[in-house]
Amino acid sequence: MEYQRLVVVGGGQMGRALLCGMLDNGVIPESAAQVVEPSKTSRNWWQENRPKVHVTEDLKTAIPSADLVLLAVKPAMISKVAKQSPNAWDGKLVISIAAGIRMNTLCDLICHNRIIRVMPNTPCLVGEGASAYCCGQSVTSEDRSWIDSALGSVGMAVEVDEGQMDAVTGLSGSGPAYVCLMIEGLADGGVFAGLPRDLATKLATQTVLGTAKMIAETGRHPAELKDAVASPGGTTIAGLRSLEQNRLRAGLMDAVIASAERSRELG
Ligand SMILES: NC(=O)C1=CN([C@@H]2O[C@H](COP(=O)(O)OP(=O)(O)OC[C@H]3O[C@@H](n4cnc5c(N)ncnc54)[C@H](O)[C@@H]3O)[C@@H](O)[C@H]2O)C=CC1
Ligand SMILES: O=C(O)[C@@H]1CCC=N1
Repeated sequence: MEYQRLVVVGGGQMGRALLCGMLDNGVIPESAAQVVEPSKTSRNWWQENRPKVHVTEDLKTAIPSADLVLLAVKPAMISKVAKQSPNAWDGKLVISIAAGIRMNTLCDLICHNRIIRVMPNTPCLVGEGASAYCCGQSVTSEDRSWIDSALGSVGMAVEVDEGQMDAVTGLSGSGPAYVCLMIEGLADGGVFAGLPRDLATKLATQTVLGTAKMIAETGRHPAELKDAVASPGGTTIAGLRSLEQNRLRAGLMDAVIASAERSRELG
């Protein structure tokens, strides 16, 4: 389906990652995109980086011109945004990326259920995102294919049941932060062992990138690939022992569960 105009409400981190990815991949032309953004700093970013995208502070005039609206504001702002422009949402596909905000709540706010809830993540910015989405009752098959290809243009996209959205948020939504911490920790270890900081960060980053690619491309189980690195009596098994003593895997599980619980609370 050819949508005429997309309005992104909230041109911050995720609004930028998603819209810029869609523009770069030809999902929509710049002339068909509009951003509603109250922050002057953020509006300046758009004007400097995407001068052809119309940027405004005025939600009330922007929404009527849209065929689809991407809500990319913080969860606490969703209700305010919806109420700021009552009756303006009729006939529009509304996409929300707000963590924890349920389909029922969104339906009550915008008074229809042609809504798609999406949980993307920051690697969308470099075309390597992991997004999950679930659809409200009035979402059409054309809406579904549009969101699938729009999210697919910035990484992988998968449709899930709404009941799985909190778990997705805990895992892939928040996950980039956990991986950044891991890369930071690996680099710190390298620095402690004598490497210069730049080199340690480069090696740590490439190790995570290469390992993720190897798992994705071979389809082999992470445990099998881990075993292939650890020689009997060698260096890796000494490192693995230390990670087990420090509960790395349990710590990662706890992080995902804590984030999923927080997402549940936000709803
Ligand atoms: N940051 C992340 O990794 C992820 C964030 N999300 C969700 O994305 C949403 C946005 O998060 P971020 O981009 O990280 O936040 P952000 O703070 O970078 O962007 C939010 C933007 O909304 C703007 N804004 C505030 N009030 C507004 C209003 N009334 N009308 C229009 N714009 C308004 C702010 O000025 C800001 O630029 C949140 O709901 C979050 O749960 C989802 C997945 C990942
Ligand atoms: O921390 C947050 O609330 C957002 C949602 C998922 C990732 N960042």
